[in-house]
Amino acid sequence: MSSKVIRVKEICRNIIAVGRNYAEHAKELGNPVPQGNPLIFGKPVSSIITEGSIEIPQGWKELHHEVELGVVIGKSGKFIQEEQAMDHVLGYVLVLDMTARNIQDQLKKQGHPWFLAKGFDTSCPISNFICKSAVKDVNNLNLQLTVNGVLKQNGNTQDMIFKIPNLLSYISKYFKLEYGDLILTGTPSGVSAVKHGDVIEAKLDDLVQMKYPVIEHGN
Ligand SMILES: O=C([O-])CC(=O)C(=O)O
Ligand SMILES: [Mg+2]
Repeated sequence: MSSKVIRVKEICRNIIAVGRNYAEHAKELGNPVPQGNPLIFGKPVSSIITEGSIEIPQGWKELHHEVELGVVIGKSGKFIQEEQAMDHVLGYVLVLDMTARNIQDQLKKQGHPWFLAKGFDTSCPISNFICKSAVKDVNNLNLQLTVNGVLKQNGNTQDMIFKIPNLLSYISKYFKLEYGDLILTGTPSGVSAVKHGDVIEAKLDDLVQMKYPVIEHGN
């Protein structure tokens, strides 16, 4: 195993996120579970932070945490076959897909993209990189998130509707995956709103943990 430190924020050139990949989360927001193909959307690379605070844009209400497993691509590929998909994985990060839920709801009603609600600065906090070889079974990883010490999300990657090989195969039909690209695999249930002064802590099994305070601009 290489001891080289991978800094995902420095190598990432594209973030592709999967939505409603856990049935319980789709249900808790009253959304249908995707049928056939995964639901995908983008977040800009500029939304990644590796330290500091999550900043709520002034006046925004209902900023939700979504803890997710992030897959970091190691080998480029287009039309990746499911059987080969894991060869394209370099490793993982724990990710928060921070989402301004009320803004997303408005955009949804108008038939507009979710970009603003999910792509603003600091909306993609990530953990340190975890090498693929450090993970025994990626389909059995516990995802936990607390706000001010209170457990809010407690899920497991075994409940993903579309598993990683399926996601990489589908996404790479349309987006050539390159070294450093980051795939967000969707959040389990338990999402809730955070406010100025809250502290979010999240962990992925016993592999990695992270802590991000939340501040609101203007406070
Ligand atoms: O906004 C949503 O609920 C979709 C999403 O990102 C997820 O399921 O992780
Ligand atoms: Mg999400």
